Formats: sequence, C-alpha cells, structure tokens
Amino acid sequence: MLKVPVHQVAGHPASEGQLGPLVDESGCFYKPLQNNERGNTEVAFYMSFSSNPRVPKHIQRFFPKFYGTRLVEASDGSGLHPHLVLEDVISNYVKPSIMDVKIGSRTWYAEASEDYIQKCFEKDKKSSSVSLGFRISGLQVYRSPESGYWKPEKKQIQKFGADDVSLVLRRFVSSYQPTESDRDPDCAFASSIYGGSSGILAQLRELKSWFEDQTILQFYSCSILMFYDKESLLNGGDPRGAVKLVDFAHVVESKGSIDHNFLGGLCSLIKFISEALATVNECTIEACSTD
Ligand SMILES: O=P(O)(O)O[C@@H]1[C@@H](OP(=O)(O)O)[C@H](OP(=O)(O)O)[C@H](O)[C@H](OP(=O)(O)O)[C@H]1OP(=O)(O)O
Ligand SMILES: Nc1ncnc2c1ncn2[C@@H]1O[C@H](COP(=O)(O)OP(=O)(O)O)[C@@H](O)[C@H]1O
Repeated sequence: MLKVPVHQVAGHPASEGQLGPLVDESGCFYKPLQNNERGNTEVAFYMSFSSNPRVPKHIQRFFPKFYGTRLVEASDGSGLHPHLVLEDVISNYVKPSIMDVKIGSRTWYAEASEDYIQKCFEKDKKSSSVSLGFRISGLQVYRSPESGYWKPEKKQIQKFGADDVSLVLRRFVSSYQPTESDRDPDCAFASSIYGGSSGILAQLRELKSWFEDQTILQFYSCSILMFYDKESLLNGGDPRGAVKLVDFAHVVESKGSIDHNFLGGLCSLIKFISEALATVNECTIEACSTD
C-alpha cells in the first residue's frame, strides 16, 4: 500500500490532483517521473551512477539506493505513472529533523531553455543561492511530544539571508525550550549531530574531497538532505546524523571540469556548520574557565 510521505520537506508534494512522491512500508520512496526531459535525466543519472566503477563505494553511500523504475498509481489520481523506486532514506527514523539544502550559487545550466534559465536566475538572486552558494529549500525540526515539529512555510524559507541560515543551522541542533528566546538557540546537540568522526560535518568533508576531484558530472539544482533522529538522541541512543544527495533532474555531463558550482556551495555550507559547532566549543571552554 503506497502512502504520501509524512516527512517530505521540499519539492512537489503529493496531494489530490497533484503528482508527488509516495512511500511504501518496506522502505521505498517512489518519485514520479516528471513529464519532460527531467524525468528521463533523473532515470539516466541513477542507472549510470549506481553502477559507475569510477564512483567509490564510500561515495555511493551518500546517494539513495536505486531499485529501478515501476508503473504505480499516481498520487494525482491520473492512473498508472512511471516512478523511480529509491531507498526511503528517512524510513527508519522515528522523529526525524530534516533539512533540504539546494547546493550551488547557480541552479541553471547553459543547455536549459531561456524561460527556465530566467526563472532560476530570479530565484537564485532572491534567495541566498547567489550570496552564499546554497539555499535552504525546506526543513522540519522535531521539538517535543507537545509541540511537534517546527516546519516553516516555503515563503518564509525563501527569504532566508545569511543571518537566518546561520540561526536555522543552530536551531536544527538545539533543544527546545519554549520559555527561552527563539533567537538564542542552545546548540545542545551540535557536537553529537554535526561533530565527531562520523557526524554530519565529517560526512560533508568526505563528500567535498570527492567533489574536488570528480569531473564526471555537474550537479545543478541538486540538494543535500541532512537529517537525524531526535527520538534516539533523547533516549540516549545514536541519532544517526546523515547526509544524502537527492534530486538529479538537472544533472549534466561535465566534460572534464570540476563542478565548481557545487563545490563552492558545499564549502560554504561546511563553513556555516563549522561556525555553529565552534559556538558550542567556545561555550564549553568558557564554562570550563569559570569553574
Ligand atoms: O515550481 P516551483 O517554483 O516551486 O519550483 C520548484 C522548486 O521549488 P523552489 O521554489 O525553488 O523551492 C523545487 O525546488 P525544491 O526541490 O523545493 O528545492 C525544484 O527545483 C523544482 O524543480 P525540479 O522538480 O527539481 O525540476 C521546481 O519546479 P519547477 O517549477 O522548475 O517545475
Ligand atoms: N530518497 C528519499 N528518501 C526520503 N525522502 C526523500 C528522498 N528523496 C527526496 N525526498 C524528500 O522529498 C523532497 C523533494 O525531493 P526532490 O527529489 O527534490 O523532489 P522535486 O524534484 O519535487 O524537487 C526532499 O526535500 C525530501 O524531503
């Protein structure tokens, strides 16, 4: 039985009359093929990438597993429609906090249509893409059983500037205290989520070192999904902070160049997350020196 995913944070959501992704109970994510070149581009990407011997195993793990394509009933009620069958990377998370970060100061590529380029150009300029090299496309942060998730509106997210991005990246890893100022998050979980040898920052750096070398593809308009399980964290378990790349509808062949657009955005995201982590380390040092 296919259902609408509960934890989708960006992109086109499924609803009556609207085509969007579906999930099943065995951990698969069904992404409908878009009715234009985008659908074919994404299928071609997964088919070649998942079996490309030039992509090391430790890098493949940053991409959802690909199980082929399948005709399933579309969410918009239009009947059978081809879908990509992917690993649902969120399926084992109980209370996931998730952030979708679209990487690159430029989401368009020269081969695209004039209209598409113009639309992307405007969105890149109005959002933080041009200024920071990335923009937050969507997010949800689990707060508590009483308050549920903080999931700001798309319109609000699109206006995020550098200060908002910095604040949100700190709020993403903070405990929820309704009485405290929302503008002063405590970053209580920054070390466990962002830090450590297998935390989100380490994973982003591993990805960065591959992007410093790879000249296979240019990942336009692709997102980094960062997530962890707050439930596990609060119960003293492993929060399983993870990084996955999603959305390959605008990936083009690289013809031998480094993907500077993606690499630059990734470096900038790493800088912002390192700063969030440094805030905590500074607080810890201050606390120690006043003891
Ligand atoms: O329709 P819009 O304006 O919401 O744009 C979609 C984007 O939303 P945004 O406003 O940038 O957050 C949307 O971005 P997110 O996935 O939400 O980051 C996609 O870029 C989508 O294009 P595609 O499915 O990747 O080919 C975009 O869809 P297209 O309009 O390009 O089909
Ligand atoms: N493999 C996946 N597993 C779980 N959730 C996913 C997966 N791929 C995408 N998502 C969710 O769907 C959202 C939109 O995905 P995306 O591929 O960007 O779609 P679109 O092409 O509509 O923009 C992401 O922000 C994320 O919340």
